[in-house]
Amino acid sequence: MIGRLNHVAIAVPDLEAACAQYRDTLGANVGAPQDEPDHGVTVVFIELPNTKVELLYPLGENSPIQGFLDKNPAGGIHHICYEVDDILAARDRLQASGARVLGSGEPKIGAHGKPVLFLHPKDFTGTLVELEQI
Ligand SMILES: C[C@@H](C(=O)O)C(=O)SCCNC(=O)CCNC(=O)[C@H](O)C(C)(C)COP(=O)(O)OP(=O)(O)OC[C@H]1O[C@@H](n2cnc3c(N)ncnc32)[C@H](O)[C@@H]1OP(=O)(O)O
Ligand SMILES: [Co+2]
Repeated sequence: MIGRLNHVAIAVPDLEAACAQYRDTLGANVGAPQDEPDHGVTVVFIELPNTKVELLYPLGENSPIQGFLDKNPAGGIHHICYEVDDILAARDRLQASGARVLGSGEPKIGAHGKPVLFLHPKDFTGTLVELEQI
């Protein structure tokens, strides 16, 4: 059911510093910060030849990454995003297997303009999983 790895997301306490490190120290192709108010984050995409890295920084009062950064003040890997062909079919199959789909259960439009859903980290070996319909 899951396809390609779309991105690995890293929550960071200092977005400018993280961008500078990826751009100047690691020599990566770092995009511009993009506010995603529906998701409570500012994102920066880093294009790699085979996938992307998504830097995440909290946006607004109730950011879903604030608790993670409180527990991991230096930042850390926050989620992994897999591509699926049919996100509603994927959701129904996962819910039938007992996995918890986060939020309302309805896909939201993600940072690439495509529908996304999140699955509870406790149901996937401690890893928050994002699904993106491609
Ligand atoms: C724009 C977009 C895109 O790519 O298009 C994005 O990615 S937006 C990316 C941001 N959006 C999201 O993350 C949306 C989905 N996330 C959420 O709904 C939330 O962040 C939750 C995953 C439910 C976590 O909620 P909350 O921070 O309130 O934590 P909590 O204290 O209830 O956490 C319950 C347990 O899960 C653990 N936990 C929390 N976040 C975790 C993470 N990212 N990875 C692994 N474990 C995690 C906590 O340590 C805790 O474990 P213990 O009980 O053992 O201590
Ligand atoms: Co993401």
